[in-house]
Amino acid sequence: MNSNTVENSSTKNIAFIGAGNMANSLIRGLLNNGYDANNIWASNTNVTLLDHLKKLKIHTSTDNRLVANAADVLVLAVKPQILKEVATEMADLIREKKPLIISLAVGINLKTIHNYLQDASISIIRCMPNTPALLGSGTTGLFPNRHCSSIQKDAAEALFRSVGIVVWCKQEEEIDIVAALSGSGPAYFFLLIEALQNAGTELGLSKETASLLSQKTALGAARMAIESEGKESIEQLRQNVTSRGGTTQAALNVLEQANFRELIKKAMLAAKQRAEALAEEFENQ
Ligand SMILES: NC(=O)C1=CN([C@@H]2O[C@H](COP(=O)(O)OP(=O)(O)OC[C@H]3O[C@@H](n4cnc5c(N)ncnc54)[C@H](O)[C@@H]3O)[C@@H](O)[C@H]2O)C=CC1
Ligand SMILES: O=C(O)[C@@H]1CCC=N1
Repeated sequence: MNSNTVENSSTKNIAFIGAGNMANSLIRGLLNNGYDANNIWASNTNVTLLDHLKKLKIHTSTDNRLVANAADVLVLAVKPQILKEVATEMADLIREKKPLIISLAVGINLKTIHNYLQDASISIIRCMPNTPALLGSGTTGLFPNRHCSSIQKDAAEALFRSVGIVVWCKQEEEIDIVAALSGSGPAYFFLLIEALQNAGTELGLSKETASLLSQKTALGAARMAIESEGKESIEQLRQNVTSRGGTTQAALNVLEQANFRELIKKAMLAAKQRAEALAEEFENQ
């Protein structure tokens, strides 16, 4: 694998508990980057999902403990509500073998995972990816506990780099902000695309045309934002579209008067507060 250290002998075998959307994109990302299928394991209660993964020549099983037993890096990729059950089921094995634990679960903090495993000395990295990882265009925020070695941190970074970009959080609380921004973020953009599409259709375009124009406009704007980095600010890009007294200004006036920016901030705050509420709920469970 070109992103080097993930194949260090102490982090070679990567096992996924729960083989849904996120695990699938990570497994495909690893394979696309030349990672050896023989070092990847996945378990799921759903056999049909495992059958798809079998075709990729990785090891699959419905037995979480069997898969966990092979792991140097153990990715917990089940929904937060199931994490306690899954972690408890494997806790003795994890205490014995001490793999690096990678948790994708939103709203479950390090303290709670330590409680599930009944061991405060296990290396754990909390990760907040997003679904564009499926296309290799993901973003992931990572936060390690103090037991993680640099080899383990490099392995986690290489894993998520195989499906996009990675940022390290300085404090655990930042993971909730990453969840509110980029974890949930694709849904905000999908909503905007949906709204543009529907409005375009209602104003008289065909559904196909409105759909094509809204998708390509989102892609074009995102590419311009990325490719202008360091040359032109986002504000400048916006101003370049906005002729004085023109159509864009008329539209933006409506959005600004409706407090669009404040609305986005309120939405993100709601997501962050939900993560915090979940954390409290799981901590007291
Ligand atoms: N979908 C998203 O946009 C994001 C998800 N996450 C986190 O990633 C984690 C996984 O999410 P997804 O992949 O979207 O969920 P998913 O529902 O697609 O995958 C979870 C899989 O776990 C399996 N499963 C259920 N019980 C199990 C058990 N006892 N043992 C083994 N497997 C079991 C299910 O069959 C399912 O295929 C969640 O904790 C979520 O919070 C984090 C960031 C973004
Ligand atoms: O909505 C959720 O709970 C998950 C975490 C971030 C994106 N999806």
